[in-house]
Amino acid sequence: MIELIDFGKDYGAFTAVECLNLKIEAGEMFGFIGPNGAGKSTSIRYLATLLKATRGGGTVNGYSVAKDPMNVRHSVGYMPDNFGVYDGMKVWEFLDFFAVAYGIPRSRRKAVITDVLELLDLTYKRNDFVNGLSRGMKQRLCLAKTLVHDPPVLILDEPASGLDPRARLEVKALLKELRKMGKTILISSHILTELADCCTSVGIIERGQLLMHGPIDEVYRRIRKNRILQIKLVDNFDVGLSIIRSEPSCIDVDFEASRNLITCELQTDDDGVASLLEKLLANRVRVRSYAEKDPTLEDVFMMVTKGLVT
Ligand SMILES: Nc1ncnc2c1ncn2[C@@H]1O[C@H](COP(=O)(O)OP(=O)(O)OP(=O)(O)O)[C@@H](O)[C@H]1O
Repeated sequence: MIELIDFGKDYGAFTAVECLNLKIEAGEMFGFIGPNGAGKSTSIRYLATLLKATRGGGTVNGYSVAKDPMNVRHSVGYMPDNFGVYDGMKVWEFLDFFAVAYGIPRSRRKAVITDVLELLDLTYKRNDFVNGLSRGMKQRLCLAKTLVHDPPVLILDEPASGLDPRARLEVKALLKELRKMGKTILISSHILTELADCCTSVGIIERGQLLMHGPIDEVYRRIRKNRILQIKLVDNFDVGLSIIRSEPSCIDVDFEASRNLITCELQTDDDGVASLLEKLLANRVRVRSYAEKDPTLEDVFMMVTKGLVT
């Protein structure tokens, strides 16, 4: 549904995106993850037909972004990272404006607006001025406007940024709903945990290069050789820490004195994890709890960008 082939973008002498290859199948929710300045918005703006590629290109819904931009625009609902609303416009007028722009006939516009307002839980704000809406409501309104022409693809640039935790959960629930409706969704974020439980696949981008890309289960499988252990000791912390630090497979150790908690990252298998516990006990380090922490997307990102997983 979305494909980038050797896509690259330079701004003058600066290369924002080097050479990006990406394939997103129909019905997927793809999380485009990377720190500030990684090149997410640049790639997204290209797919939304707002930028020209310096190298390579791409397709959306089978249409070439460069050669067939009108069909791409009809296929895509695009939500930019910085969106504006027009002064003196009411909520329904804002949506009507976009419905007209997408060529939806007058006879259908009222029903379309009613439907998207309902879906986004904004019906009660129908006659309010957009400028008087809270940030969360404006964000929902912007998402509503991406849906007026019922596109099969949604490209959303940080749709939950700046929202409070409750509004974020609402956006997530809504995205899941849209996916159930059959939409293919590309969503960018630098807040990784935000995406963990709703994406089917992810791509991790840094400095214009895709470091990892694949179904979320596969990404987790690839990083399984990196184990994160959380160990609580009763006493003998110095001995415990030095045993852990001297493990050849140990990459990182952190000690939180207030909670007596050691968190360590090991590049090992089940045997290695078990033998570390044996070593601690054999050296009279009393262990209160010993648990493996499932990696979060945050951990995945750190491992990938540290070059520990490829
Ligand atoms: N119009 C432009 N002119 C010059 N440089 C630009 C332009 N747009 C983006 N850049 C640069 O390209 C790089 C990638 O920017 P981009 O906005 O694509 O990153 P991003 O991953 O979306 O970041 P963020 O999470 O902060 O939105 C950055 O170094 C940025 O400064």
